[in-house]
Amino acid sequence: MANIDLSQYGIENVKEVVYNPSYELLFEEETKPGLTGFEKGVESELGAVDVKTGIFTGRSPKDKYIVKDAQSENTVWWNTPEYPNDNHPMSEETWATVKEIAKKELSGKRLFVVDGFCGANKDTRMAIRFIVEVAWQAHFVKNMFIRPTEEELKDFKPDFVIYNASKAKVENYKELGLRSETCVAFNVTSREQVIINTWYGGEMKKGMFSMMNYYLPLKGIASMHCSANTDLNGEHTCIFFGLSGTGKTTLSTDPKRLLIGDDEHGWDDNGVFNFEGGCYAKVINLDKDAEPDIYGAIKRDALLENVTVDEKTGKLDFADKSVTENTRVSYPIYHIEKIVKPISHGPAGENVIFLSADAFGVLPPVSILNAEQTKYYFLSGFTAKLAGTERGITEPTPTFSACFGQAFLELHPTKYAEELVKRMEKSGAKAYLVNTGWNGTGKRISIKDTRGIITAIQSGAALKAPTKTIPYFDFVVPTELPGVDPAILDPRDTYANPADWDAKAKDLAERFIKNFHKYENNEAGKALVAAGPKL
Ligand SMILES: Nc1ncnc2c1ncn2[C@@H]1O[C@H](COP(=O)(O)OP(=O)(O)O)[C@@H](O)[C@H]1O
Ligand SMILES: C=C(OP(=O)(O)O)C(=O)O
Ligand SMILES: [Mn+2]
Repeated sequence: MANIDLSQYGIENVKEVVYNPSYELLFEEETKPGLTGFEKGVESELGAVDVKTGIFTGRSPKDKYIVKDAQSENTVWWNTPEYPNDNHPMSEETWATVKEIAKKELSGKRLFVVDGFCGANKDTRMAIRFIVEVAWQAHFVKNMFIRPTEEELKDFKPDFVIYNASKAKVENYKELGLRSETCVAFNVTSREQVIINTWYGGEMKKGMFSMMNYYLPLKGIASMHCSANTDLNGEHTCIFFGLSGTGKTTLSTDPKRLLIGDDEHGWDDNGVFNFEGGCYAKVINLDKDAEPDIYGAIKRDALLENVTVDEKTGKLDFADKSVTENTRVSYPIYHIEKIVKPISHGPAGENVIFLSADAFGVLPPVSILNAEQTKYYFLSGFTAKLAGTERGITEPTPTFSACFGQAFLELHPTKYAEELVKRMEKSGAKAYLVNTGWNGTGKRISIKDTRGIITAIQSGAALKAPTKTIPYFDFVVPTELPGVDPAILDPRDTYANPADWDAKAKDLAERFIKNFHKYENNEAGKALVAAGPKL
């Protein structure tokens, strides 16, 4: 076992370093008597431990900062009034101060250090080191990232270091010009992340995703907020872009196919590869029969967050959203039976699906996009933010989240579109816009119908089906698909009064047009306007 000297990071008087703990040790640590508050884990009836994360049960994008220095200044896509985003600049002085807060918090403690990889491709992966003081945080990152072999640990040299000081607060935040006591800060030059005053597990995984989103496109590799799977022979890759809660994890976990990964992928000359070594599924109202694979993954070594559990009996209540709607489970990817092994990798994408949870009930459940529409709808990233994954979001809130993951983009959205389109053109991939949200019935489109649609896309049936064209958007939609209720395929049919669809469609078309103006300051952007909705 490596002897990690943390004084190299300015973390002093460390009592003990627990290095890459085993799952057995983590279980003991999380459930040991005497733990209180958010450190305490409760063993559930399914064997997985459940923890609570306090008031931070979703990400804090408003408290996300990137250090502005010579390297980042001209590369990072900064927050501006013209195009607001979550890349808030932080000065090098403030960075020094918040890093000092983290170092102080972690000094003098018994700490956990977890080394892992982000990125399944050896040439472009990042060796990452998490330094945390809470056992379940070590467990979370062990689940989520690629677990190194003993051999790989021997000469492990981190490319990126994460200091999780969730117990600390930025008390002098006003003086520092920050927004609150919470701070999630990145330094792309020193390659470090500091987390202060939030316990949400997702902050650690999405932080590294943001960094892959910075480094990879600069090397000409597509970096994507998507899940991915292949057929059982590992030959035909399908990727599913989508903002949180739109169905990436649910739909990519499919017993008829092999899972590559549920959330973050790269696409290079060799194909599509996962960044992670685990999955992070939403479990609100999780139904054993509807989602048997995700349910089955909830066993010992999986880690539940914010799920209601009876402390005496371990009984779980997946329907309870009293803590948050963003209840979660993280598990190592091998908890799912049908996965690509040993490396989470597949050939170049053939089918590219944009998942959108449309809260307005306007978008068809599936539209076949042409090449120009693909660019337009990817840059637009229209969907709804679902309750819980970001602080302050309590109901489905329509949003345009560029590339279906704006909160994680470190470069301008057009860079991600360029890299994706380059790869799609090379492999001849086709794109589809799939609405996993609402329609005129006022209810969400069923998982069963959406799964039928996905299967029809993957089998090629969607391209052979009879079609019609939907007004305002010029979406080409199939009118019948095997296993899908034909009454939902034209969204107008789901309205008691089709004129209601018309009014909502016009309103949504206007929102698209208005949103797209931010891309119209150059010729390429202007040329795409024709592919968008028209009134
Ligand atoms: N038609 C649908 N397609 C996909 N998911 C749906 C659908 N209807 C409801 N859901 C629910 O929406 C949530 C999707 O979450 P998830 O798959 O974790 O999204 P993501 O991985 O994109 O964050 C799940 O709770 C799922 O049960
Ligand atoms: C973990 C997250 O991702 P997703 O919901 O896309 O799985 C998140 O958005 O906090
Ligand atoms: Mn997911």
